Amino acid sequence: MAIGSLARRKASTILSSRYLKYSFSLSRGYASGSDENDVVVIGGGPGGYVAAIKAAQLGLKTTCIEKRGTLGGTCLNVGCIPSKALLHSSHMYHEAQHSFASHGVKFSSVEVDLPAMMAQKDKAVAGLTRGIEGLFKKNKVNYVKGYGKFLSPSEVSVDTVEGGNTIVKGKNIIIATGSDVKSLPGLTIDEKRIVSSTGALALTEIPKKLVVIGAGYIGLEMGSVWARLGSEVTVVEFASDIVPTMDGEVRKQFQRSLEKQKMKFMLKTKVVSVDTVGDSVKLTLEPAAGGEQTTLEADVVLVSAGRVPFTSGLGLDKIGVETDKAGRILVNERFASNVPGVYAIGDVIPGPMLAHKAEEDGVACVEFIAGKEGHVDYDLVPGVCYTHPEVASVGKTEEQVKALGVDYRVGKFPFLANSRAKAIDDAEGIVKVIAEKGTDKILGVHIMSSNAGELIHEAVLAMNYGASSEDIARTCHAHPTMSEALKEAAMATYDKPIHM
Ligand SMILES: Cc1cc2nc3c(=O)[nH]c(=O)nc-3n(C[C@H](O)[C@H](O)[C@H](O)COP(=O)(O)OP(=O)(O)OC[C@H]3O[C@@H](n4cnc5c(N)ncnc54)[C@H](O)[C@@H]3O)c2cc1C
Ligand SMILES: NC(=O)c1ccc[n+]([C@@H]2O[C@H](COP(=O)([O-])OP(=O)(O)OC[C@H]3O[C@@H](n4cnc5c(N)ncnc54)[C@H](O)[C@@H]3O)[C@@H](O)[C@H]2O)c1
Repeated sequence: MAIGSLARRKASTILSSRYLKYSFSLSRGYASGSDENDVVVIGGGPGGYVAAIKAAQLGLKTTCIEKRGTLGGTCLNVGCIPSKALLHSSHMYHEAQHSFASHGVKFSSVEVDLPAMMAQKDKAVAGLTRGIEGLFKKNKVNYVKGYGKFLSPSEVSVDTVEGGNTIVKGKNIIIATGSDVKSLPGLTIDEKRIVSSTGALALTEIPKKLVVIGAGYIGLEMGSVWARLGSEVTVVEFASDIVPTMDGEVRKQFQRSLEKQKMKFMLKTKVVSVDTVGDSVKLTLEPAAGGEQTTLEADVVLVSAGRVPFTSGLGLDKIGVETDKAGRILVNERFASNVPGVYAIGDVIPGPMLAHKAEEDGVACVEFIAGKEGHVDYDLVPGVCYTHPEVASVGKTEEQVKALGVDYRVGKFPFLANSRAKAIDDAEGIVKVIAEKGTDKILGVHIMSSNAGELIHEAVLAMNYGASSEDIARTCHAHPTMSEALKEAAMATYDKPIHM
């Protein structure tokens, strides 16, 4: 099947399962000339900048408004990119300390140069954010640096970073203002002792004791960074499990692996209060179900209990854009809000808060505006936790399949039986494939391994084309590769694996 036809098929079928709130709202068409834009995008994150570039590529006159002074949004400036830079640097330090000797590479000593590590992270961020400015120029996207607020559904007033004000007009306006950290009642984030992910990406000293509130993606990734660099890390989680959305069997192995890396977990535990006392922070905790209170001391507390949509100062009330109780902008299958000509994408609408999902939203949204078909299948958005090992997944967990009452089979393959993983002595982890029993159609794939975030895409592609586990198993995989573990797990789903 040609790619175009897959997109059309998906546009007509899968999108109908999204957050349908409004029936069709047609875009206002194209700008005829002068200073009016076809598309104005508020927010220059992965949703906004990608939408702006795609719109310009489709021949639409486009302006992107961004308040932070650099493009790339949360992801490039204070999210995905700096966190992955620190995860990589801290992993190298950890490997040098714990693994190099067994590979015959010896040092007399190894030490952390934190300012150099932070400088490497900042260099990566600066290069990438400047790169997007270059892409804007190349694609002729007009870039306005400043804070945008609606004057009307087709006019945005921008307080520019230079201190002036300008009005930007557009036939279609896309809100891509992203999300912000969710604070907790009675707690003030000072980004020094009580930090959000932004502060945790820029600590100037390695904390002796770090307490992380929330065992989600941010808590585990940033907890891993500082644990590798020497902090004693305790993660306090309200739910009974870490990353509650993960497949249960994989999550158990993942938690054991993090515990081996000396991260401590206090599950089913609620933070009652957090108080700064001199140079340290005191946390009062209580079992989630209620009971006796305990205390915990920390040098730094990371608040990573989720993120909330960011629409502050945008003037949504003024133009009547409807939001849900969580503050997320409600859109239809074309990303149109209830106000004609006003759209929303990315973290500010319901759905997974992920950069790649925001990008897909952005492309599909402008394709719809340009009168084409777009498609985003939220059921097939992969998720990756970039710890070591990484955990990546796509589709349904075993718990979800069970709850749906579907008859299913599970095929598993451990990396301990994978030749490449053994050759490089990095064999922790597993591949788990879940397929429908009657049809063998793959319903979910869950991978824990050092490079799970790369391996998962074979499964994402397969599932986008409705593949069976046998389709993957009968596809020739190069040897020796870690991808062969997915082939073997697929074999184990409908038949028997060879190497186990
Ligand atoms: C520490 C951390 C690590 C992460 N790691 C990953 C990861 O590895 N992979 C992944 O997929 N996701 C990751 N995420 C999530 C990812 O960053 C978000 O899902 C993604 O950035 C959302 O993109 P967006 O374009 O919707 O919003 P954002 O990236 O938040 O961008 C919105 C932009 O709009 C601007 N803005 C807001 N209001 C206005 C206004 N009124 N006028 C002008 N500009 C405005 C903001 O300044 C911001 O730059 C991470 C997040 C964090 C915090
Ligand atoms: N690798 C990635 O893709 C990546 C990395 C970082 C962030 N992100 C995105 O950023 C968003 C925010 O990440 P996050 O880790 O802050 O949120 P999250 O939703 O992933 O996890 C928050 C965790 O905090 C727990 N929690 C909530 N309130 C609590 C409380 N009062 N006490 C103790 N625990 C509490 C929740 O049960 C949950 O497990 C996520 O939606 C995620 O998709 C993605």
